Amino acid sequence: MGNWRERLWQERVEPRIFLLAQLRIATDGLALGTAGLNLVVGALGGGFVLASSFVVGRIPAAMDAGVGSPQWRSLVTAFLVASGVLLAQQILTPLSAALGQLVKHRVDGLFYDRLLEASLRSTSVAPQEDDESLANLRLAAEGLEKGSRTPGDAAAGTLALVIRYSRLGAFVLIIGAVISWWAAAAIGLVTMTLRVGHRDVVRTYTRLVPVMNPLRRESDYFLGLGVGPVAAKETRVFGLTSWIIERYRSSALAAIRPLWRERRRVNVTAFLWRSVFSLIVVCLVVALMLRAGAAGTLTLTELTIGVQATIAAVLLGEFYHESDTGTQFGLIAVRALERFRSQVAASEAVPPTVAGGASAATAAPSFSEIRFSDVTFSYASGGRPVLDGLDLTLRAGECTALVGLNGSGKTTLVKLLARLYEPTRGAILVDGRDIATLPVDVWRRQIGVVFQDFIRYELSLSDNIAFGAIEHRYDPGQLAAITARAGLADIVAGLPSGLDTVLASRYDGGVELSGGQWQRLAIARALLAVDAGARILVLDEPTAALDVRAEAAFFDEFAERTRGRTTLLISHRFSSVRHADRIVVLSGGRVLEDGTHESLLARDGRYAELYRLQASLFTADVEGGEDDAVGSTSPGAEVRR
Ligand SMILES: Nc1ncnc2c1ncn2[C@@H]1O[C@H](COP(=O)(O)OP(=O)(O)OP(=O)(O)O)[C@@H](O)[C@H]1O
Repeated sequence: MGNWRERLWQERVEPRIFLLAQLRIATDGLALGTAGLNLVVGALGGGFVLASSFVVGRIPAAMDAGVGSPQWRSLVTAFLVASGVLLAQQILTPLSAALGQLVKHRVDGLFYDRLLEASLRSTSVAPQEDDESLANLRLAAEGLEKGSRTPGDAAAGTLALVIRYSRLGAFVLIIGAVISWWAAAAIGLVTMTLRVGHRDVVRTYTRLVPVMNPLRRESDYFLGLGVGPVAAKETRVFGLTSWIIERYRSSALAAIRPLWRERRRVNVTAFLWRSVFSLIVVCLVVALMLRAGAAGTLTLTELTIGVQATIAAVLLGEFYHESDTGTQFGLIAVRALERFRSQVAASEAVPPTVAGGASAATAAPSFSEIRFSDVTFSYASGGRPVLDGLDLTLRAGECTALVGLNGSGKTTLVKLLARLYEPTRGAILVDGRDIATLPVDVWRRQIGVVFQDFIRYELSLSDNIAFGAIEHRYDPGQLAAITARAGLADIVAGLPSGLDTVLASRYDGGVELSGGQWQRLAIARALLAVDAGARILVLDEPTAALDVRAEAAFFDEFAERTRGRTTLLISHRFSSVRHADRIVVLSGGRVLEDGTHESLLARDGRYAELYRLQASLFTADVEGGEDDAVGSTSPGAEVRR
């Protein structure tokens, strides 16, 4: 019983209350006006049944009395009234639909704002990287993109229900007033029984959504692999095409099977008894009316009203295409968004701070050290801590290189430094002050970062760079200087619209850059942030896609440009790392070794082992004559000397 009540509340009452509140916020008086208009449109349906029945009822007398007689004029008057009602209905129905569309767009607009707000405003990226909350975010976003299943459709659909139910109310009142209140109650019951059946079917589909969505995700993924450009190369080279088609087919079938099963069950069991019950009641009511008509208890007009209103009312026990899909599915996105918002709220140890860019930059503190003090961190997905009691001090003005095997936690450390996550235990202290106590935007303005998986924005080249310090306005001359420093000058010169060229070939005049060129662009972005006042430069595998000469040039330039900046360099290329002032080896979530290149080689520990291993690979390559460009940048070259 408790469950039943809870479900009723959760599925039917709560969403509607919520929706009404949204309608008020999003549409001011528009929703109320549309509801009023819909009430009139619905009542006109009842009016037409009455007026047209009067026409039918007056025909025999008019025919007997002939053209021009008072009876004839009475028939003409009834006909004109019926036509007027019909005309009013014809004019007001599209108007109501247009207002419904307006309501839909306003409500959807509100939800788009909320979706972006919820997604972008969290301090941490935990909700975007956690499978469960990400699924909710996706569900909310997908819901907004689906043509007839958006929150706006739920709102417009709710308003459209006013037409249907006011019409039903009018028919029931007419039957009650003209025939009998028992007949009215019986017809009202039949209509609602059929209606509830249709709603149950739709509701069943909604309950299947959580079951079907994960299965659909799989089939969507295979579809994406098959038709998208990302996997085009590998699917052909590895001969995966038939395999993908087969996996798509089987996962799509697995996703749709629960729906077929439920559809059979619901359609057979729910509609069979409802249809039989309705048929019996309607036949009984109509038979009684006909008998009363034959006995003279009902006039022809009353009989016509009764029969017409009965048929019209029962026809309302159907699926409402303009309402039911929207009202049933449109709120899935709303609920998913609410769940995502609570997950964001739960993941936020510190409420997000929204600061103006300029003030954030001016309020930036200077410092002499950043200390990771006993920092422990685990991702929400569980498992052993990625960082486990880490103690590490980054000294201002020094370049610290961070090395370690794959998965040793280097990128995670950067995420904590940028406050994309908060430590599970311990703190990151800047001159003794916990960075968690600083306004997050102020702190982030201190950091210029090239992430390992930096973003390739499908925007102009200048936008791609300017994002490094979006609050500042840079003129094209300054941006051009940055591109030159990042080794992009020749590339920019060759672009059709220079700095304004859009970096995606699917746009008119757009171009596609190579992986290495994109990486230079990400470096340019970070350099801009540094120019704008960031005191910490983080480079997570900044040269992974650069050729060896470009890498060498980058580090020559880099050393010059970052002199006096606090730099954290993550790289698997020991040729890059060895130039750092200090090298830290991370292992098991802690600092394993810490020193200069020379001191770590002398120590002959993990760093020395990895360095020599990489050096021997380069030596083998060079001795095999495969690469004459390794030159002075490779540790192998260093070792050979
Ligand atoms: N969003 C996440 N959710 C759950 N676990 C994660 C997440 N990101 C990383 N991990 C896990 O944390 C561990 C450390 O990952 P991290 O990316 O920090 O390593 P890394 O040292 O930078 O590795 P690489 O050298 O391969 O770049 C890995 O075991 C990884 O699977």
